Amino acid sequence: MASSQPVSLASSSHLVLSIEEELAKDPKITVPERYVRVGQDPPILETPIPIPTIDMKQLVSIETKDLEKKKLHECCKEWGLFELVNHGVSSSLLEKLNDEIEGFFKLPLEEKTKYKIRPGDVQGYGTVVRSDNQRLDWGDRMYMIINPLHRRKPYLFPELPTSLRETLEAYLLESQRLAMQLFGYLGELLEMEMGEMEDLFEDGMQSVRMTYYPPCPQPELVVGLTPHSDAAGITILHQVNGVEGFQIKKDGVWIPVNFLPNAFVVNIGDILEILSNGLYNSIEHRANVNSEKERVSIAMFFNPKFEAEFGPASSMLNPNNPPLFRRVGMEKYFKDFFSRSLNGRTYLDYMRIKNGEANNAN
Ligand SMILES: O=C(O)CCC(=O)C(=O)O
Ligand SMILES: [Fe+2]
Repeated sequence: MASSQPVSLASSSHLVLSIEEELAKDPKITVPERYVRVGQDPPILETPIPIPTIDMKQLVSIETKDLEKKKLHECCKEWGLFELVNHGVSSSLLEKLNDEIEGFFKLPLEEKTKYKIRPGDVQGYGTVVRSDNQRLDWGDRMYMIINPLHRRKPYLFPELPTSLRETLEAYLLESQRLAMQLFGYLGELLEMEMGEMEDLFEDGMQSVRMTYYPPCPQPELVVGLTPHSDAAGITILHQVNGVEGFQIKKDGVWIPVNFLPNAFVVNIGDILEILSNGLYNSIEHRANVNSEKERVSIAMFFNPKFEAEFGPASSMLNPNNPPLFRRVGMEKYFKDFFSRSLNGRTYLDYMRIKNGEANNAN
């Protein structure tokens, strides 16, 4: 049975609600010290290189599906992300979603404060700060678990403005449909037992992060979202207002990703890397900001059900390919994840079986 214990954090943590609030403290300061990052980023590739595209229509069509599935497999191994086109989510729903999310971030701060992260939790509006010297991201966020329904915090999703809630609910169903289709193909590609992947993710833990990146007077000094890989199975990322800023790290270089019109970016997360025993790549990414335009995004994270335990799939293991990662229950996986700060791919490393450690992944 799923327990509804909240994920608890170090008691020394505190909350920063919004950049608006930070700047209001001292309007003379353009970028408060706590947001400044210097000298830690590898170079950015000057010319963006195209990101592989997966076409949902081709994945389902009898004539093209084999070729498209092969391409999907290669994308997950080589890149750990792809742009998904012809996904079937209507442009009218996406336009409504865009308006509603932008409307949410434009609400007065007192309104958004109703959703602020409560002590010991990670869900809600704002950023949990775990130490005094932690560098902050130039972005305001709202993070919530939205599936299964009994895990929704009563003061978050159910209390959102009605039209935002209804639109998110519709988008949730559409993105679930897409994610389950993709999990089906990925299970086949990893030669998992029939239905094994679907069973793991059916009615799984789904969460959403909406982020508002305000324009920054000195964008080169800050980062919108710290480099990280997603802890999820897959993430469906939608860029709400068409302003670019999403970047991935490939072969040690940051590559800007230009979203194709009407495309989602799908990230392979740590759980898929674990299930595939390292064959798939959970891509490291970050968000940058600019001085003129605000940027808004919504990321839907798809995870196994809370009751599930997972580790490298047995189809990926043999005497020459021993398990690289530990088996773990979802509840513990997330508790451990949220007790740490986002930091590159360090959580995946934490899940790695170390030399000499007992191998319990079978
Ligand atoms: O805003 C973006 O483009 C990236 C969002 C993201 O990576 C996340 O929410 O985990
Ligand atoms: Fe992410």
